Amino acid sequence: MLEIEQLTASHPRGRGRVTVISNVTLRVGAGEIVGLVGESGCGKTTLARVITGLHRPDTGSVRVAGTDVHRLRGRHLRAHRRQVQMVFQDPGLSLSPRQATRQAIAEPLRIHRIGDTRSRQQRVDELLGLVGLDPDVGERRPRQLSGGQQQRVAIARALAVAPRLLVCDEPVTALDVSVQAKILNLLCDLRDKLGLACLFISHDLAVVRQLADRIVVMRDGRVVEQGPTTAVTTQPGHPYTRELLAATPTIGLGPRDVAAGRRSEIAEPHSKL
Ligand SMILES: Nc1ncnc2c1ncn2[C@@H]1O[C@H](COP(=O)(O)OP(=O)(O)OP(=O)(O)O)[C@@H](O)[C@H]1O
Repeated sequence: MLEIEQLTASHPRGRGRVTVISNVTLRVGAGEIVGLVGESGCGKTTLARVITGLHRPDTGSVRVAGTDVHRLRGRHLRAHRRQVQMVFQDPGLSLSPRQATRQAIAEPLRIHRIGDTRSRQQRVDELLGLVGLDPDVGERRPRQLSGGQQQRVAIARALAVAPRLLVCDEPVTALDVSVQAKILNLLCDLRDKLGLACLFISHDLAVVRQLADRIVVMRDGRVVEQGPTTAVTTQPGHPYTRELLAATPTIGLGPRDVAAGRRSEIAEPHSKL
């Protein structure tokens, strides 16, 4: 679903530019969750912006479902943006304080001119159910929702236009640990139900290992290691991965346990969302 080849990207600094992503190659298959992990400033968000078409790379390519994103213009680029949706760290910032949940979820449908008013409302009902929110949440504004509920709304909004790839940039970093587990379980469910491809970006290997099928480790804009989660976390090949693991508490379950349906045991919640 996502194929990144030899990607290099930079930002302006002073009179020149500084390279923040160097020769990154990675893939995310349909129905696969790939965790991208690395410390703050290693280029994770820049990579997410390149994937969504918001930041132009210097060299290399990004293909989504076989289409080279950075060759697209105009309506083709807008259609691409439908296929790739993002979920951000702070749902409080990504949702408008003035919009009730229903309006927030329906907005992308309106912008992309999908359906009429009635079919959009039906779709909103469906999406509320899909992300585990009660119908009455539809009438509330963000400040009347918990952080976990807000992130569920942000996920429903991202799913509204039926994307093929979800890019989640630190989606649980701002949430309590008990709420984090529920959101991670939700993303696993969505992968299973919708066959969604997901690039899950985090600085936290303890979080990533709980849901990713594969892990990509980035340092200073380069991929230093990538492979199946079990291999990367039990037999890390790069000293930096070993450093990250040494700093990681052994919490939660691995992807096999998740696949075996024991999700509710992933540090599941002590508090209701
Ligand atoms: N708009 C920008 N202009 C100039 N430099 C930028 C810009 N955005 C990011 N950078 C720089 O690019 C580098 C990578 O930043 P990026 O946000 O991609 O990393 P990150 O791994 O997502 O970090 P964090 O987890 O802290 O957000 C950093 O050195 C940052 O200062």
